[in-house]
Amino acid sequence: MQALTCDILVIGAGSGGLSVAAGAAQMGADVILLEGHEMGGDCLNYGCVPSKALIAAATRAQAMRGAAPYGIAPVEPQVDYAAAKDHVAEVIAQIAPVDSQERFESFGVRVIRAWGRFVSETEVEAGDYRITARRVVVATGSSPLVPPIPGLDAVPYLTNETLWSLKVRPSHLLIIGGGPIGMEMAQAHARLGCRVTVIEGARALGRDDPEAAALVLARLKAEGVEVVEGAQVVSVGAGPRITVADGRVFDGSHLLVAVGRRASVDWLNPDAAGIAVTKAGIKVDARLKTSNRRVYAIGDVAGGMQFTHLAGYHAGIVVRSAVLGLPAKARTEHIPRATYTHPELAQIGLTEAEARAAHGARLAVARFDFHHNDRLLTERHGAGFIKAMVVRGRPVGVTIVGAQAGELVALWSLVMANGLKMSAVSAMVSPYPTVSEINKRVAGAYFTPKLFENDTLKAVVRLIQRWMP
Ligand SMILES: Cc1cc2nc3c(=O)[nH]c(=O)nc-3n(C[C@H](O)[C@H](O)[C@H](O)COP(=O)(O)OP(=O)(O)OC[C@H]3O[C@@H](n4cnc5c(N)ncnc54)[C@H](O)[C@@H]3O)c2cc1C
Ligand SMILES: NC(=O)c1ccc[n+]([C@@H]2O[C@H](COP(=O)([O-])OP(=O)(O)OC[C@H]3O[C@@H](n4cnc5c(N)ncnc54)[C@H](O)[C@@H]3O)[C@@H](O)[C@H]2O)c1
Repeated sequence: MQALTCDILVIGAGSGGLSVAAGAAQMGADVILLEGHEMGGDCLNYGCVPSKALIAAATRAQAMRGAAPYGIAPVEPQVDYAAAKDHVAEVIAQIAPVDSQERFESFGVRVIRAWGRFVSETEVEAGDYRITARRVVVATGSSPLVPPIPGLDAVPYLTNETLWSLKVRPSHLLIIGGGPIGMEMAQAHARLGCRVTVIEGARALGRDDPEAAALVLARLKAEGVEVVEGAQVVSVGAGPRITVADGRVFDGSHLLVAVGRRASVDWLNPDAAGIAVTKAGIKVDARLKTSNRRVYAIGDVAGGMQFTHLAGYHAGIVVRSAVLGLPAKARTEHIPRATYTHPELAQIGLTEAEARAAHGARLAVARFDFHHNDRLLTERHGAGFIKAMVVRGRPVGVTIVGAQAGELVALWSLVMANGLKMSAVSAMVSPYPTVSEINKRVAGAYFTPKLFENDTLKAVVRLIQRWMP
């Protein structure tokens, strides 16, 4: 076994680990990066990139079916499912060089393609190496949770790791779980010509604002997706055949399990390093330090929200702390999330219900409906709304459902990260006609009662007008 030393040891070359390694090495730190599987991690190989590429193929198919209102003869597309998967693979291959071993070696990072395992509080073994580092960053991500449902282990099933290599179009895809993975893949597969049934134990898109989620669900159902809610799966049989708690049975040709994620700590041997782990993942403080003060944990493994942009944000915090020695704490209130169904569903900060519980009567909710946006009307995408939850002039949360919701929510991260007020958003000017006017219009809606339903202001204006030459 060869002994190595470095300033920063990063375990896991996914969204979080790669960002730490690139930042730290380019600032002059001596960095070793471990990856036991594929460079790029979940997002590139099994998550965001393949799912959004498949959604893009499905969007094309749906546009062909829905062309009539634009004066173009609609056609039922001839979907080549295997070719759509080739498109997914091509997109991954196009992005892969950015996350490649060669690129990171060009930054001066020593990349070791092996699983890392703590052997003491300061040492990690990987392949033939024993590595001692000043600081360790655990960025090992998460993997699909496979629940102990009786019978599941005896039937073939898909997860987000195996779905992309399936080349035969499922005639009837059963999906267990109506979260973001389940709903994105349900709509994409329905649009690609599969019959789809989603079986959800509680409420589909249950973490989201119910009114916004209802709009997404109505669209999916209108497109033919069967969504069965309040249906806890209790057993799985051959076929596959799913039985839910009330006795109903669902038969399909393929099964996708999308019931959440579990933090990847199996290889790590965290006990050897005194790293505390809970059911959610590695326990971290606001600085992203684990119970071993020389070890940080970031991204999916750190037990909070699970998004690529969050892993990237965590990486920035750790680079400031572990490389530059600056105090840096992770915040959560300005981290957005978006589900890329059509319509898209985006959230930042508190939902209306959460904001009401937290702020009571101090809360004002401003709303703007997408059907008042001229650009969206030209596109015939007028379904949707934005709601801004505001306390003393500052947004504490924003919900957006509709076309480009994921793009629109980014502005609110700027606003909330910097403690800006609604007046800052209303002061902005968006080009006409753009979808981005929606953000300004919801700020306008916040001020409308203050400006147009204000008797004092009306009296003042009458006075000014009387005296104005
Ligand atoms: C289907 C799907 C769609 C998604 N879509 C989106 C989306 O649209 N937007 C979004 O923001 N997020 C999305 N996500 C979530 C996103 O993929 C994750 O939040 C993100 O990849 C987390 O990054 P990470 O660096 O924490 O972990 P990962 O990207 O999972 O990287 C962890 C890496 O560590 C490696 N590893 C694990 N253990 C060890 C070890 N002991 N030694 C060495 N290497 C190890 C793994 O092999 C892996 O490569 C999606 C997820 C899925 C499953
Ligand atoms: N657009 C995005 O950003 C995006 C897309 C996909 C995934 N992700 C990330 O991946 C994570 C995991 O997504 P997910 O959809 O797998 O998980 P999830 O936890 O969000 O949803 C899983 C759903 O499965 C249901 N469920 C659990 N056990 C069940 C059972 N036995 N029978 C029926 N239903 C059951 C739950 O009630 C829940 O609604 C997300 O939280 C998100 O962080 C993000």
